Order: sequence, then structure tokens, then C-alpha cells
Amino acid sequence: MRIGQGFDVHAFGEGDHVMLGGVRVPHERGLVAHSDGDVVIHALCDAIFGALALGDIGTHFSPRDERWRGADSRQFLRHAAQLMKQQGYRLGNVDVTVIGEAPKVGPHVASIRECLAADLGCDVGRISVKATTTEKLGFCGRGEGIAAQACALLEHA
Ligand SMILES: Nc1ccn([C@@H]2O[C@H](COP(=O)(O)O)[C@@H](O)[C@H]2O)c(=O)n1
Ligand SMILES: C[C@@]1(CO)OP(=O)(O)OP(=O)(O)OC[C@H]1O
Repeated sequence: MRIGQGFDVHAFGEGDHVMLGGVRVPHERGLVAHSDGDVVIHALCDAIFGALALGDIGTHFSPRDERWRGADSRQFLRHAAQLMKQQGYRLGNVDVTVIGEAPKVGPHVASIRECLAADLGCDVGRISVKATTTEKLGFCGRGEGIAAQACALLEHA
């Protein structure tokens, strides 16, 4: 078995939605990022890359590479899943926490879990997504940005 963890932050900016776990969530602000700024997928990719000791998301998808400008982060996750399989592992389970005051994630959790499970090629029961505020403290609490952390456990296939 292998275990990994990941963490990602993006600042709010212009826009009317945020991408969370591949799901478009309406919001009064967008996210500033090179790609689509999907903190859930970025944290989850880093958890998988970390479990495999294969660097991090920037190792595989450089923020200086124009190919990833505005990119759909789901392709990053599918790449991580492919590497996992190539290395002889399958997903045991993942647990993701979104950190921020808004948008509220609860109403979107079922869709996010379905989306992540589809890209990882696993049963949705292996994917946990939850959210917390920081009780209005810190940069997330002030509504300056949104964060996510993720853990992934990989099993020998
Ligand atoms: N962006 C968020 C933040 C929180 N939630 C849900 O609200 C619950 C209470 O949050 P606390 O930080 O006050 O513990 C939390 O357990 C989540 O269910 C959310 O959906 N979206
Ligand atoms: C995803 C990449 C590449 O487009 O850029 P961003 O969208 O800015 O996201 P970040 O979480 O900073 O990860 C680094 C890069 O790999």
C-alpha cells in the first residue's frame, strides 16, 4: 500500500463560477489560476503523485506551459490515474476536504464524487468529499480564496 496527501489554494478573482472536482459551481467570483483552478483536483493529483513518489502536479503540468492555460483539470486527474495503474496500483480510497466560506459545497458533493470516481475509474464509494469553513478566520475566512486538501490510499492491483 502507498499513501499520499495534497494541498492546493487558489485566490478568487473575476468570474461567475468555480470548478470543484470537475463540477461547475456558480459563485459570485471566479478563481485566478493558469488552468481552471480546480483546487479539489489539484490537491487530489498531488496526493496520488505523492503516494507514487512521482513529484507533484507542477512536475507533470508546468504552470509555464501554454498548453495548460485554462485547461480542464480533469485531464490532470486522468493522467494521475493512468500513472497509478502503470505502476501497478489501484485506488483504495480518497478523502478530500474543501476549505472556504463560500461557495457551499454540500449541494454539489454527490456530483463531485461521481465526477472524480469516473476519472479515477473506481466505485464512488471509495471517494469522500467534504467541506469546512475556517469560522471566518484567515484568507479563506476573509473570502480571499479557497483551499482543498486530499489524502489518497493506493493498493496493489
Ligand atoms: N464551503 C463550505 C463550508 C462548509 N460546508 C458545510 O457546512 C458545515 C459546517 O461548516 P463549519 O466550518 O461551520 O464546521 C460543514 O460540515 C459542511 O457540511 C459546505 O457545504 N461548504
Ligand atoms: C495546474 C497548474 C498547471 O496549469 O497550474 P495552476 O492552474 O495555476 O494550479 P496550481 O495548483 O498552482 O498547480 C500548478 C500547475 O501544475
